[in-house]
Parts: sequence; C-alpha cells; structure tokens
Amino acid sequence: MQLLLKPLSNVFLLAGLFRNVKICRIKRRSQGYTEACTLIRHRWIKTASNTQYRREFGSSAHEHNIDMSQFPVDKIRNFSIIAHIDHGKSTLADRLLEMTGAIAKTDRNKQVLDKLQVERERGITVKAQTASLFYKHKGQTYLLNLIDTPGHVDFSYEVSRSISACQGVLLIVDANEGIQAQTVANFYLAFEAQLTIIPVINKIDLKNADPDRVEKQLEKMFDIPREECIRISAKLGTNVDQVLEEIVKRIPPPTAKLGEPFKALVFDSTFDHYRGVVASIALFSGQVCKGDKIVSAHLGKTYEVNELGILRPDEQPTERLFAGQVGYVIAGMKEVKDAQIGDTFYLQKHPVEALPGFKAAKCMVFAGIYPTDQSEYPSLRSAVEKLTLNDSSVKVQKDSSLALGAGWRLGFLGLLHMEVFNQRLEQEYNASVIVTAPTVPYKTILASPKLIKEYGQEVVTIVNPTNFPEKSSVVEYLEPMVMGTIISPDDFTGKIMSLCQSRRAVQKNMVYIDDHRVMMQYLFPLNEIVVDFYDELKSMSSGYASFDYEDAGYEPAELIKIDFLLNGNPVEELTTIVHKDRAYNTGKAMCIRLKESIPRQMFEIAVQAAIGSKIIARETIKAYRKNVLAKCYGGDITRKMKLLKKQAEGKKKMRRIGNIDVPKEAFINVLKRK
Ligand SMILES: Nc1nc2c(ncn2[C@@H]2O[C@H](COP(=O)(O)OP(=O)(O)OP(=O)(O)O)[C@@H](O)[C@H]2O)c(=O)[nH]1
Repeated sequence: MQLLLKPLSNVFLLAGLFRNVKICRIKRRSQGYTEACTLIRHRWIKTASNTQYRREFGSSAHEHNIDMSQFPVDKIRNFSIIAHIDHGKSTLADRLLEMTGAIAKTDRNKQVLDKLQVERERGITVKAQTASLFYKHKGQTYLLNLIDTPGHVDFSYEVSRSISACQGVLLIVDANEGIQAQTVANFYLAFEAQLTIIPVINKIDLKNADPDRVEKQLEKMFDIPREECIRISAKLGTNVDQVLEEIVKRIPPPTAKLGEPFKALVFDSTFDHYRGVVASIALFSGQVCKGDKIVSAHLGKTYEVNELGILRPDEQPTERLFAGQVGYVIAGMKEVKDAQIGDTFYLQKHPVEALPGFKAAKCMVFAGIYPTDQSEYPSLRSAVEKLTLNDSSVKVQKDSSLALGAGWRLGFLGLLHMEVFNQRLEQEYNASVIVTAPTVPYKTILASPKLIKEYGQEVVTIVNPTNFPEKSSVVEYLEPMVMGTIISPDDFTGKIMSLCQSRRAVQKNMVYIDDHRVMMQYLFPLNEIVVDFYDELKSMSSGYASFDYEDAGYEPAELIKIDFLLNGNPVEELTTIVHKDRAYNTGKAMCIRLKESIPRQMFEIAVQAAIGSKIIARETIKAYRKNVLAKCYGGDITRKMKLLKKQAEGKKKMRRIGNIDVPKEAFINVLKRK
C-alpha cells in the first residue's frame, strides 16, 4: 500500500514547492486557542522550508483544488468510528490519517482529531470531527470520509448525528476490556440505522489481550460471526491496512443522485471568529459550487457560498462538492442560529423537500450559569452563544435571580458534558462564571388555578429548583427515569446490586455475556445517578464496571425542596429537590460537606438545611483568623504586597454570600456523596 501511495504523495510534494503561502492556511475548527495555533503556524510556515513543512504536516497539506469530479459516487465511502470510551477510536483515526498521507508520521500527531484543549487535557473526544482521506486500492483511488465520534455516554448525541451522514461504522472493542456498556449502546445506534458494521478488535499488542474472548462476546451479544472481526493494534499500526481494505469492500457507497438538484444535510457546525459559521454537510443529491445561492429549509434564509471544500482534517477548499461527499461550506452565515444541525440546504433556484432532521437532544441535567461580575454579562452572553453553536445539544434559557443577577439556565446531556462546557467557557473565552448545583428536569401536574394560569399549562417541567411549586398547589410530582446498563466482572455483582438498591433502582434484567462478565439493567431515578453514581461504581469495581443509560420517561414520586442557609442567608445555588425519604439524610450530609468545603473565616458560620421554615440540619464553622501577613515580621513591604495580592486572587474564585466567601467548586462538590 505504501508503494501505491508514493506516486500520489510525490504529486502533492511537487505541487507544494510551487504553492503560495496562502494555500497553507492551517485553519483549525473551533475557537480562541486554535486561532492562536493558526497564527503561530502561519508565521512558522512563512519562514519554514518545504522540507520542514512536509515533516510537520505531511504531503497532503500541499494539495489544492482537487478535482472532486474524479470521485464518482461508487468510489466514496462515508463511515464513522464508534466505541466505548478509551477503546482507541482517536488512535485508529490517527493511523488511518497517516496511512492515507493526510498527516505525517510523527509523534506529535497523536489524536489529531481531538482538537479542543479540553479534549487533549482530559484525553477524551467531545466533538465529532470529519476527515476526508484518499486511499488507493487495486489501482483505484477512493475517497473515504471518516467521522471520529466521542465515546462517553454524555456525548452520544454526537454519535447519532455522525451516524446519519454515514453508510457504515467501525465498531472498536478493546481486546482486553471486551464489550462495555457504550459498545452495546453504540452497536444498537448503528444497527437501528441499518449501517454496515465492521467489528474491529483493538489493542491486540497488550499483554492481557484476549481477542478470542472478545470475538465470543460479539457473537453472543450481537450475532456477529467471528470471521468478520479484524484484529488490530491501532497504536502499532498492526493490520490497520486491512481495516482500510475492508472499508472499501464492505461499506456500500452512498446512494446519492448526481443528476438531481442539490440537497445537503447539515450534520455539524462550528463558529469561526473571522469567517462566521462553518457548516459540515453531507450531500444527498446534486452539486454545489462557489457563488451558488443556497437556502436553509429550516429558516428559509438565503446565503451565497463563499468557500467550500473537504476536511483533511484541516479545511481544504475545492471548486465543487458533489452528491455522496462530505465537506464544509462557508456562506456568510453570521448568526449562530443560521446553521441548525439537522437542517437541509438546497439551491435557491431548485427548491426541494427537506430531509428528516434529528431528534432533538434530550437534556438530562440543568444548571444555572451566571457571570461572577454582572458587568461581564454581555461578554458571557456572546461566549455562551458561540459555544452553543458548536454544541447544539446544550439548551439555553435566560434566567435571573435576586442573589445572582442575570444569567442562564442551561441544559446538558450529563454532568461531564456540563463540566466540559464550563471548562471551555473559561479556557476559550476567559469567562469567570458561577455554576449552580445541577438538577434534573422534574415535572409537576399543577392543581392551583393561579399557577396553571401563570404557566399557561397544567403539566410543567421544572428545571430551576427555586421555582419548585409547593405540595399544596400540585396534584402530583413526576421524576425522570433512565434505563441503566452495567457491564462488570461477576466478582463485583453483589456490591453493584447493593449500590443500585441504595439509589432506589429496580432490577429489570441480568445476563452473562461470557463466563465471567455480567450485564445488568436497572431502572433508576435520573437524580440518583447524575452526580456521582459512575465514580462510585468505578471505584467499587476497581475500574472494571462500565455504565450507560437511556431515557425511560417519568414516574410519580414524593419530592421535597431543601433550602440551605449560611448565617440565615439562603444559598440559592444549593437549593435541591430530593425524594421525601431522603430529605433528612441529604440535608444533614450536605451541611457536613458544606462545612468541609467552606474555609474558616473570621467569624462563626451557621450552616443550615431547611424545608420551608423548618430547619432539619445544622453545622457550625468555627471562627478563625487567617492573617496572611503573620509570617512577614520585619518590614518587607514588597513581600507583604505579594501575599495580599495572592489572597485577593484566591477571593476571585469565591462567591460571597452575605459576608461569607464560598469556593465556587463547593456548589457541585457538596452534592457528591463520597
Ligand atoms: N497498547 C495499546 N494502546 C492503545 C491502542 N490504541 C489506543 N491505545 C491507547 O488507549 C488510550 C485511549 O485511546 P484513544 O484513541 O484516545 O481512545 P478513544 O476511544 O478515542 O477515547 P475517547 O475519544 O475518549 O472515547 C490511549 O492511551 C491510547 O494510546 C493499541 O492498539 N494498543
């Protein structure tokens, strides 16, 4: 295969020698930090020799104006890589990019598609990315469009979006860990979408790898014949060439109609500070080129195409995009709402029927977000707007509170999703925010005519605990439920069962997936698993158990609102809704954890939990005077100033309630049971 690729790369190399610096605009998708990277790269490229450049980026960056018409639909394969978290999707994507010449083989090219700072720091994929690869097989060049997807349960919405633009998937399973909870969830996503599934057993280089066992599991759970599995090591590159061959052989080309009018699905979009919205599209029919006037079926707005091309994985402009291809389009869309994910684009002169959109992502966790300083509200608003364009699964609703001022109530797919969003706000937009304790969306059936009139309906979803109506004005409270799947070695079955029972879960199913591994399914109240269930499950099973969940509707529940007070001042961020039977224990435990999280201050602090006007728990934080200058005897003024400055910086990370400073992370930490 290397031999086949060589002539292709030579052409690119020659093209590169004559190309203009402008061509090498290495434009990463996404925000702030990536733009900084772009500038640095621009500068570097200008001074670098071609040889250096090639070493850094590989031959593909020199390609330009590829004539996409040389890729008839039957030579196109659109596929996704799906797997449980950490089973090696991004590593395999790196190898595929390297082997097809899209990037150079250097150690620096690790997890190339994980572009966000948070992805690299946390070692997880958050945002699905696209890369077009050119692959030569039996004398023919194929265009393989690869969409890398996240593995964590919170980001499964990204997986289902990616899948809608594909005809096949590589289902990666770790040869040591075997089938895990998200493997099951992802398999069914692809299966229900009727995609071709290529099972790939990864990490066969590991000492404890047992691919035979994994093959048996795949056969038992999904009816996948053993001979269909490909055994690889994405890290070492073993058998990755076979994966490329099988993509071409097994995955069908898209059923695109070139002769029909242009119709494309928007499956992703990002916001670029300089060029506006960059939309990723999958073309179902026709073709589009620069200057074309396209219409968004959802909004009915018309835009002129300024630039289009493919992602390799950096943007590479082309003259046209054809039916069956996946690429990007920039069309002067300035408003973040202009490129809705799931929308259809068509030509103004040839209107067509819109493609079916996506089911809206369902938010499982809600939290209030407020600027630390109200004067920063406008800049935070623009950051939230831009970030939600990149992450359309976040639900945004304006909110305001007496204590915290103007802000938003945001809906997330899970707690990790929420943490990642906040981290991105801070890292990419330099925003300083207060995040309230996360809550799940409860429902109430209202009885009070006054409230029914106020809300305009009888059944209301409550996403802000401070608005939770009193028992006297409702017929019934309802809480969201989820069906949880746990896969674990059977040594931990007993412990896991008691953990689930302690979380008010009801067992629905239990099967052995092989001699030692068991899959259990439980119906959980969402509130019981949202904050710390997964951490506890992991620690009690020494990291071996995996967990995934899906929406299972609502069930009636006896719920109660608990307020928390510091020296009599209510702490709105902590208001919590719990099951009636848990009220006393939760109130007590949260007071204790609050006491541990708030540093002692110069006066005594009473930490109280209350239901209505009744105090149900109390802790006291003793007075303590922290004199940061105590160690500075003598008259070194600069040292004193330094210490005072450090203390002031520490205070920025605090939220002031009355005259009490509370560390911001305390609001989430107090909800964690261990
Ligand atoms: N030994 C070995 N390690 C591997 C192999 N493939 C991936 N890894 C390692 O497994 C870890 C996870 O790999 P990733 O490629 O980030 O996994 P991922 O599935 O993309 O993870 P998420 O995007 O977070 O879901 C990394 O430390 C990789 O170096 C392999 O074939 N052999």
